[in-house]
Amino acid sequence: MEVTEGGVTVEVEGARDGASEGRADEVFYNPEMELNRDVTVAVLRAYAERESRAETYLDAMAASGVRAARAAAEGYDATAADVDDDAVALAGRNLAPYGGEALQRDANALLHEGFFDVVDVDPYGSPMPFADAAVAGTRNLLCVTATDTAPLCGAHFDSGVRRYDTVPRNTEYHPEMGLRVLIGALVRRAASRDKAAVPICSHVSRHYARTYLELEANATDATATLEELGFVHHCEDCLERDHEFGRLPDVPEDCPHCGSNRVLTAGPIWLGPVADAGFTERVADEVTDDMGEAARARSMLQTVAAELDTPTHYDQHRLCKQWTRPAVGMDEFVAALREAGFAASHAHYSGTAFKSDATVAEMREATAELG
Ligand SMILES: C[S@@+](CC[C@H](N)C(=O)[O-])C[C@H]1O[C@@H](n2cnc3c(N)ncnc32)[C@H](O)[C@@H]1O
Repeated sequence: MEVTEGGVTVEVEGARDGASEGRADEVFYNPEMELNRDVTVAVLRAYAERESRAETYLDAMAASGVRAARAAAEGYDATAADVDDDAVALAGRNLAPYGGEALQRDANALLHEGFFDVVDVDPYGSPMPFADAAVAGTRNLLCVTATDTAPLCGAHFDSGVRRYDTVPRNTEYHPEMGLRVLIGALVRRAASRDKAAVPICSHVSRHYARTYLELEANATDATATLEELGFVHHCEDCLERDHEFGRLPDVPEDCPHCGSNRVLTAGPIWLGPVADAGFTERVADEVTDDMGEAARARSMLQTVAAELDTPTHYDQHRLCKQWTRPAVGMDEFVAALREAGFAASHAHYSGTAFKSDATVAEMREATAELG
């Protein structure tokens, strides 16, 4: 069957009501990822203005080639690579009207052979088996999706430790934990090759984390990115959390806020900004109405651009349950925090999540009159 995304028409297999990865003989196409691809196109448009030398684009795991075809339609010199021969044949047909080529290659081999300006790594599950090659073979912008959300956020602790070489913790701020575990691991992998990787746009959903890392081949800058890594200490009783930058954690024995001994430490994870606000606003401006998920993409990107950099978020419903008081509207809650003098913002991955520099005790007091 044919599908049209953002003005690009491609042939796909079995995309009736969800991902086609359920059938082993079908080339993967996931209509649920259209938002992810719409954002990719908007990022590619904004990035072409930021870095005029960026011309070549590789989807290193292309499947149907839809993402590469959309990049080609934007004027990028696009390559769709995949190990699967059916995928390569389909991607070749899909790319033909827009230019670009399809290659049957293993991503790790291809990326160790030469450079592409922009590289997309969009595997099943974790991108880490491809991270080293991706860092080696990317000149400017590395776009990465991870769908293994359980290991990333510490719900599958051992596989999270193995894959991401860190200690992920299963907290109520899953999306933030997962994204920061992913970015932290990629930044360290880039630094091992004397490359600085800086996230310029990122977003998370229940099913995946996605980040866009700008790479710079400079050992001093690479060391500087490592300064943005550190640890989060989380109290399971009073829900307070603290973070510290650095290479070794100063793990508190008891919670400094309530004295509980149920304190979890996560890290090293990325504690710096997950997006460049100005760039992300430009990405939001590049979303066009011919995109199937235009409204969601714009609204999500605007929220990302305005989001605080704090490495954890809170869920208002979870806090209100703890405080035995009814939850209120998020705008009202965030406004009350700001009126009390704290920084506060919405979070893009959940309607009940917010970010603030206030402690839990300060939030409780600042919002006591609501509801
Ligand atoms: C999630 S799909 C890619 C979806 C595609 N990027 C899109 O936007 O629709 C993952 C693809 O990775 C391919 N793949 C798995 N291992 C690979 C490898 N080592 N090198 C290249 N492709 C690989 C699979 O054949 C599959 O088509």
